Amino acid sequence: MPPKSGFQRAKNIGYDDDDVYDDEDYFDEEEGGDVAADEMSEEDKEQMAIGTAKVKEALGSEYKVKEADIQDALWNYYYDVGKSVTYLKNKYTPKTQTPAKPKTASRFDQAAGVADAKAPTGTIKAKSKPKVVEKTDGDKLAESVEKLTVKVKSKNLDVIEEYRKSGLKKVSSFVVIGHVDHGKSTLMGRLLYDLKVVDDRSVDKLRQEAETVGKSSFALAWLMDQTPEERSRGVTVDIATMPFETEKTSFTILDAPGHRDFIPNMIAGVSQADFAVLVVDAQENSFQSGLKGQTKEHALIVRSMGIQRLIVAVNKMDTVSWSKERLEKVRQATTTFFESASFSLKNITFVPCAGLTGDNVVQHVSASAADWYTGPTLLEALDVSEPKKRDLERPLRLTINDVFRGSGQNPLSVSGQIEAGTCQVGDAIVALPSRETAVIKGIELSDGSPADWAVAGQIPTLHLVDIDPIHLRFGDMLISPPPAPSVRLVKSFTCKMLAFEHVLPQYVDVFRGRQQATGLITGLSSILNKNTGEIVKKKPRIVKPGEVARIRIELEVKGEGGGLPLEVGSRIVLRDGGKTVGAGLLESYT
Ligand SMILES: Nc1nc2c(ncn2[C@@H]2O[C@H](COP(=O)(O)OP(=O)(O)OP(=O)(O)O)[C@@H](O)[C@H]2O)c(=O)[nH]1
Repeated sequence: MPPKSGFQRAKNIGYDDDDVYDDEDYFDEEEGGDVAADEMSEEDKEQMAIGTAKVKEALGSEYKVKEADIQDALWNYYYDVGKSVTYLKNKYTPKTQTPAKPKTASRFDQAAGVADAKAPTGTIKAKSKPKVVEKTDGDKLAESVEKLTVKVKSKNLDVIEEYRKSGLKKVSSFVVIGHVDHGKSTLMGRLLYDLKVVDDRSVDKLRQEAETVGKSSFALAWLMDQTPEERSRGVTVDIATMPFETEKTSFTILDAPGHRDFIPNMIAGVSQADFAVLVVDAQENSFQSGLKGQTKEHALIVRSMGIQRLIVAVNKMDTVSWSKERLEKVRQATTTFFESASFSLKNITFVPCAGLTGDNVVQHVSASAADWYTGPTLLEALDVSEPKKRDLERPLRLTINDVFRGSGQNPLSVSGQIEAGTCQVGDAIVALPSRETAVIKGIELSDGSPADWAVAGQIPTLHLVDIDPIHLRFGDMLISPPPAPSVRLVKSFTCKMLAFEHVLPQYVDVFRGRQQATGLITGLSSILNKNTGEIVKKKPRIVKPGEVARIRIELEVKGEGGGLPLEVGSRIVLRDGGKTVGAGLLESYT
């Protein structure tokens, strides 16, 4: 900190081939030159002033945070108020028990510091020339990798072997889904609180803050909903991630927004998850509105994105006096639907609980009205849920969930889940869709600890060098460079789609995680048998809700480098006018 003139925000920047950047600006920080605030652009100054006020408001009087730290955080997170608040709260809140290894240095510098220390012969040559890469030519991309001017010493580890030897705990991510207000954030807040991932003091503070604004029942939810917008509206807007550990597993919670306006964010969460916790309100009226609303839509999305394991947390059981009949009614009302959505009932566990009181979340329920219940707590059900099979042998596939700039040694960092493959410090990577190359200078795991390598399933932060931030946005992919097989930017494809609504040849928004493009369904080839995949009808005029169809989609893309990075087997979601119309699996592309 503070900001440098000419250094652009990475998020939400449209980029094209003509984008140029000043590599001197980019590498100045390597040489230790902090630039004074009066060198900030007018736009930066304005954003900083607005952001500082918002962060102060969100932190309230309880947190005595220095203004310089607020501005550092805003700068690092590209003026993202929510992330800055989360970071500062974590930094300024003493924890009774960290969920994992304690941090010893700043989140931004630690990993690279270790990488540097462990790689004494590493040379970081500042001032690289911008790389000009032919956008479609794999050979040129390989050449570009060879010419990377920033060299980071690689230990050339056999990462898969290292992983096997490491005895690391199982790594598992789950997405928390369900209709708005059914209690997802409260339930996760309770889980973290009872696992002592957060301490009494922090929760007391949140209680006081929540009471001040007349929302006392939201105190636990605020552990997950951290932005002012989320708190004032009382709804989750973006995916909140939070790590915690049990004896067997390192978990990451992906708390998804329940509101229909934020379904694209929810899709991004699902694409990173191994399994899902579907939260349903046990109360009849709320339960019924959920069935008409996002309870079914969310369950369909997770299933069609490949998730098989579902924990149905039947929440707010305190409001129905822990009635066994109520649980059975919820079970009956949802089971037929789950079967029709191709869930296998053996993969579904119903867990009655109350996030607000904590009953049957971490501790078994104490109310005598619940004597009839002998099943698992939510935590026990989580612990027996197996993560998806990881494909470590494949080339790297990582979807960027966050881009932020660090200070000093780490000018630019990204985080996201490794979907396949492995990476290590010193590896070259290719960013898609920009097709720009970069080098991994440091790796930080989700618990904040530095590492030499990371593997599929983990959600690391990678500190990158030799790339300009304008080439990295959330939703983009990082992949292994040639000769590893690349990921094509696909413009037209055939997919097997489960329809949620009536589907005709029509325009749709196509989502791959956070990436989105407008597409036209140009052909309905056939209706398929859901179980066998056999064609039951050729060239239908319409696909009805619940039917599985093979359809063809042309994306509307501008220019050469356009398209979505898709592979055979990629999961996509189709939306139209704020509704999810279908979701499916890519079968082939041209
Ligand atoms: N009685 C009771 N109320 C609960 C329980 N869990 C949550 N609530 C209340 O339900 C309301 C909504 O809770 P949230 O956790 O914000 O719900 P959500 O599903 O995360 O909502 P979105 O983030 O908007 O999708 C709050 O007032 C909570 O206090 C529970 O177990 N029992």
